[in-house]
Amino acid sequence: MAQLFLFDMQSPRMTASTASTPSILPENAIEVLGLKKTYKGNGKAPPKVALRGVDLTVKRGSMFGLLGPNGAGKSTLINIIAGVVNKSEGTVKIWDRDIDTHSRDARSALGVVPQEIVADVFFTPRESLEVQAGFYGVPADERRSDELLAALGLSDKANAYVRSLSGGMKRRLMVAKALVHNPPVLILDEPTAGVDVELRRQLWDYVRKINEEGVTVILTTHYLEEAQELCDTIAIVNRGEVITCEPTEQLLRRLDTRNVVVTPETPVTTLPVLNGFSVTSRANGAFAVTYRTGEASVEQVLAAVRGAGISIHDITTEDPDLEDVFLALTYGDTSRPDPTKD
Ligand SMILES: Nc1ncnc2c1ncn2[C@@H]1O[C@H](COP(=O)(O)OP(=O)(O)OP(=O)(O)O)[C@@H](O)[C@H]1O
Repeated sequence: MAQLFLFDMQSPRMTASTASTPSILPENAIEVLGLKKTYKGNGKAPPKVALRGVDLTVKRGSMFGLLGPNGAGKSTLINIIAGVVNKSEGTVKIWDRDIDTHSRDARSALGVVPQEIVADVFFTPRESLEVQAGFYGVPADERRSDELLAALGLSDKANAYVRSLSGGMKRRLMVAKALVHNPPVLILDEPTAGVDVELRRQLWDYVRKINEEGVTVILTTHYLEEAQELCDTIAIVNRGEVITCEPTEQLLRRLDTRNVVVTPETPVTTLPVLNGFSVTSRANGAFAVTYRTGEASVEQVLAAVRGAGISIHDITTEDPDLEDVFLALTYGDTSRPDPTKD
């Protein structure tokens, strides 16, 4: 039977258990409602709106991907959930505990692997885990530092100087640290930045394993492929809003977008306005037209380009990246505020 996690009301810590009373487990691991955040300005910098009213539900047991381009608001959202950034408005519940009224319990339900690598240079990896476990009040006989080190491929570095670890090892140590108190919810903020392919695979194998054991996992990434491969549900954040949140398969069916990259006879200096298509500039006066394969064809794109008075020298087609997907999903929504104008 999969290992489930129960909230121990005597102590804020999670206790792993083969629960026979699943009814006490919350339906949702995270519930965010009407979340807004404006960073205060200072001196010359004006206030910055980072979240514009986010509603988000992460089901218990999910492997949840939070995607968005740079500056979309992912880290702000994660940092508010983690209790390291104050929200401006809205409510957040972790494992049914409101972060305002039950902050300690809420935080104990959560393990967070931050984006930046933070290494405790004064401790060995084992000491680092022990200190963290102490911080969460995990009794000595319930600590599992060695188990975590082994699970993350760090056993032979248990007593090494942390500064002798590679970037990938430090990141895995941070995953271990986030798990010392056995939280039922784990957030990984950009976990594969700077991690090589092999280590990335190991990390994902482990994350998949703990997810199968019952831990709800939320990961933020820029990479659609990564989220696609790992996550059962994907939310896309853009300009401080969740523009979609749905099962991965359903989302991918909707992301039927392609790019046609057009090299004109005469390089363009102003992007053409093509009815029904989003257009982005490329080097040397070329441009890319993003279209939905279910709604248009390459021929129709080219006809629109010619209709705008442009003679075509060459074309190539390509799969879109996430930016293009956002453009396609948000295309034509002129009500959406431009974050650069804040
Ligand atoms: N401490 C801060 N003070 C002022 N503005 C901030 C602060 N932190 C973030 N921002 C701004 O808030 C917006 C959202 O940033 P955030 O870091 O949450 O986005 P992100 O999606 O995590 O981006 P990335 O993928 O680059 O980490 C951005 O415009 C950013 O410049």
